[in-house]
Amino acid sequence: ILRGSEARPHLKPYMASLQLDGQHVCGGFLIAEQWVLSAAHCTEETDGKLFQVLLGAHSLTEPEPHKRLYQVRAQFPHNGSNVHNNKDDLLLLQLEEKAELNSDVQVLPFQRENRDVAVDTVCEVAGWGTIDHSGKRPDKLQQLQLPVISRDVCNHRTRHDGTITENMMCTDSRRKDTCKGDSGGPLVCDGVAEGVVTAGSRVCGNYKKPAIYTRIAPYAEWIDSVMASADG
Ligand SMILES: CC(C)CC(=O)Nc1cccc(-c2cccc(CN)c2)c1
Repeated sequence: ILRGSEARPHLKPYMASLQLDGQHVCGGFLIAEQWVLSAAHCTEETDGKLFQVLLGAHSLTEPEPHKRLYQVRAQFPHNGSNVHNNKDDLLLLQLEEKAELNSDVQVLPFQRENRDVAVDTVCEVAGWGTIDHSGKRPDKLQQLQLPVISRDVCNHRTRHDGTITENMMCTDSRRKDTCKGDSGGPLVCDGVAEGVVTAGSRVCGNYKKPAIYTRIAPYAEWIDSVMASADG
């Protein structure tokens, strides 16, 4: 998160840190007791290894009352996801066991009605992604409020040039922006998860490259079917 601020500790109890060998790689969020939603492109550099999921955290390093690292039973990248574009960039992670819910660990509802969030709506994004152009990583969760911009503006020739589908949405990226390591986190508008951070053009803080999110509503049925199939 570039030019954000430290989040109020444990006020985003749905936030997850996807880790490999104790290192934060991507964000994610709890959508059910045993399920975390994130971005498929986060598995690009994992060489087939499963993530571990940190829940209940504000600091990545300090001991905290309800902080707990969960093993992952299975990972389900969306079939349409691929390394060449941002399409269907969703990843479902089934935890080895149901997460213990408490004041610091809570599920976040996601939008099921497939209708665009109104332009200029101010939404919130959070993550432990890089906080400056040198790639500095924060220890504590960062947050940012960003206004939704229209798909037409985001698709302008000088912006994302027609690559933003109806399953994606954008927020302004002048100065304040998402960045590496924020992928997979939720874009929360009026208390509901409307989008999942995707890397897009993999540049940060450039107003010519607005932040891109995978809209969740179009994938509600996919999410329900994966959870139903794996839960048995
Ligand atoms: C395995 C993955 C961590 C690889 C990856 O995602 N790299 C990477 C590099 C530079 C910027 C970004 C990035 C993320 C989220 C939002 C944005 C754009 N605002 C950029 C992402």
